[in-house]
Amino acid sequence: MFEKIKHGLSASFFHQDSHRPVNLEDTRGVGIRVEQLNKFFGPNHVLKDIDLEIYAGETFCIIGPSGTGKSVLLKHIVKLETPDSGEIFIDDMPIFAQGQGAVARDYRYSMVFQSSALFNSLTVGENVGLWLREKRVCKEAQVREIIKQKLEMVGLVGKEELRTSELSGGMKKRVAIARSLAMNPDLILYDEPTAELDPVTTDELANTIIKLKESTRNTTVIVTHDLNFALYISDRIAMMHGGSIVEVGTPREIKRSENPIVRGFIYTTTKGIRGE
Ligand SMILES: Nc1ncnc2c1ncn2[C@@H]1O[C@H](COP(=O)(O)OP(=O)(O)OP(=O)(O)O)[C@@H](O)[C@H]1O
Repeated sequence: MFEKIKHGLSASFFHQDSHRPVNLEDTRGVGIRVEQLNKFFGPNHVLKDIDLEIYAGETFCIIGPSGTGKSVLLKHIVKLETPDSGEIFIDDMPIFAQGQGAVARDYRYSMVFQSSALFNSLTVGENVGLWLREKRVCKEAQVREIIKQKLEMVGLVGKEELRTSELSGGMKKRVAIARSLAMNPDLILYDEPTAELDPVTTDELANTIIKLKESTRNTTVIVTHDLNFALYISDRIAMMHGGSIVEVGTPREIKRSENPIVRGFIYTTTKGIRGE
């Protein structure tokens, strides 16, 4: 059963395109450039001429109201969706180009899904060690050491043997993050990490992500409609509205933006408390 779960299913949250041996020590942040990206679902024009640059090593949030295309954009970055036109470059290499110019990309990325997407039949430790065991990246003793270390990084020391069904929502999110960290990703993506979390757990999660950035060099991209969370943890923020990027800036610049759409979003999400 464990073998069945391990194979195939984990590909959606871990990825390495190249078939070179994995060197877990060798991590870096990757730069992402989105150029003129368009996506239609039938008549629904969901992404409209998206141009965006995310710098290597930064924590970048994509904010905006529900249904504006944030998750669809994130899915393009990890190739879970294909654009109708446009391209995404990671470290200047196109990720959708086919044929002669296509090169195997040598970077690792992982995604933390809104639902956490843990395997309930496995323990916390087995969830965290899934990719390492599937790829046979290192010996079992080292896998156990990495599991311990990653759980420590997210504040779950000694929880290896717990069943994921025994965990609270906030703990599940932490396990999902530890699982993503197990591969030492160059790029880590979060889809609505604070959804379903109470304010205290949200705050803890924000501090965990900030702390992780002190010990990793990766690029972090987060989709959220939680403005305060984004302002707290981001180096820069992009605001999406109606399938377009309407503003990009540092938290300070976003708070001071004169753009009426940004101001409206700040006003509604802070119930009228002005962002100074
Ligand atoms: N696979 C799909 N097929 C058809 N339409 C889709 C698909 N995925 C997303 N959409 C549509 O694309 C639009 C943008 O969805 P998306 O999930 O990106 O919104 P979002 O900004 O992330 O909002 P939320 O925070 O509510 O998830 C929505 O109208 C949605 O219904």
